[in-house]
Amino acid sequence: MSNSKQAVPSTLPLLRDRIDSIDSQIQLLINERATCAQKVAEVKLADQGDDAVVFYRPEREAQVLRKVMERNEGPLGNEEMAKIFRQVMSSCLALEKPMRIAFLGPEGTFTQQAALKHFGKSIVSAPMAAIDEVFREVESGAANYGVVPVENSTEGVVNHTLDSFRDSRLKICGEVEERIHHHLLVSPNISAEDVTHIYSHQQSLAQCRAWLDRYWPHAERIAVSSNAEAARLAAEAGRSGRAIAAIAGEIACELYGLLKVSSNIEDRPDNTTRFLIVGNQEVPPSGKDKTSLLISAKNEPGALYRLLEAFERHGVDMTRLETRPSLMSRWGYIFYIDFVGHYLDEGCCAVIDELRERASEVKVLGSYPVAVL
Ligand SMILES: C=C(O[C@@H]1C=C(C(=O)O)C=C[C@H]1O)C(=O)O
Repeated sequence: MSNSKQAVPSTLPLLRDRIDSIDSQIQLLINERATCAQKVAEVKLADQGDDAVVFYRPEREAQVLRKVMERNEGPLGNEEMAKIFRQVMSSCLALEKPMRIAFLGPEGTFTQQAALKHFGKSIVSAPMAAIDEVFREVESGAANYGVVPVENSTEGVVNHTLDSFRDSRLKICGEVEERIHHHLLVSPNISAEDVTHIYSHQQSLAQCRAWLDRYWPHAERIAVSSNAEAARLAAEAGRSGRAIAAIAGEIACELYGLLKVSSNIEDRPDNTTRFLIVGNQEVPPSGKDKTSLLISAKNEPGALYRLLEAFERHGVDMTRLETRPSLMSRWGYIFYIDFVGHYLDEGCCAVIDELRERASEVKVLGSYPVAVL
């Protein structure tokens, strides 16, 4: 084993020898870890049987990453170290069973970026044209899990995602937050000075409005179906010598071989989107969880108050309340509520039992680990 107490060599050759020695130890340990993961897969199969086996365990992965961050002593930062272990776990899980993950596409979207952040890069990611198609792909078993956007810190909730839970039996198995960094991108053989049109999704054009007004006031802004589509169009135009630019993220930049003219051009530096992981499994407690509910309130005075009062009385911290039309009656509404804790926790269980008495419908959409990365 490497002895970190040894005197650190001072010459480049000796330092590289030390790095080679450490790398060989790391490689042995990673393969030892992977062998353990393969044994875990055998135990899971023996315990659960071929048809019911669940290899991916969100609660355990969250616990592993939290431990990594808690014991980290640097110089690498906690998040950087967790990302390394994220990929190690992704590779180990792929040895147990390769995961097919459906996401809101096309290739290159922030949702794909979020899927790779949450599951690591050893997955098969499948782009879907719409959010309801992601749900259907998972419900049919064609994908193991799905990743969909649920809210953005600038634009608010994604209604299509909330509405998809009305009739779906899928459970929320996790969440991931992605800082949304927009970049101005052009094809490598295009000069930025020649750009006359800038393409992007309407939301992204809105999130970069002040920057565009200041630095690119004369460029015409063209809204397209997604940032990834904008990047594809910019790459395609570049091949025919047409000077258009795209506003898109890192993954689209890499995917379509574009160059960054300007980075992080979003007007709000804290611009963040939260994504949900949906699947066919209920997730056991991880020690730091949240729960999402869909509730239909009775159409009577004080109904919503009585629902919310139960949280306060049981000391359960409600973190989100969204309203959507129920579609059952003209002015009927359903409520989406997030709260801190797992539905199996004593206080949370008591609240849910009371809600079931006070509401016309209570659907537990899932309890899942609070986002780690
Ligand atoms: C090894 C396991 O299987 C998977 C891989 C994990 C890992 O590499 O740490 C953790 C959880 C599972 O998604 C396990 O369930 O412990």
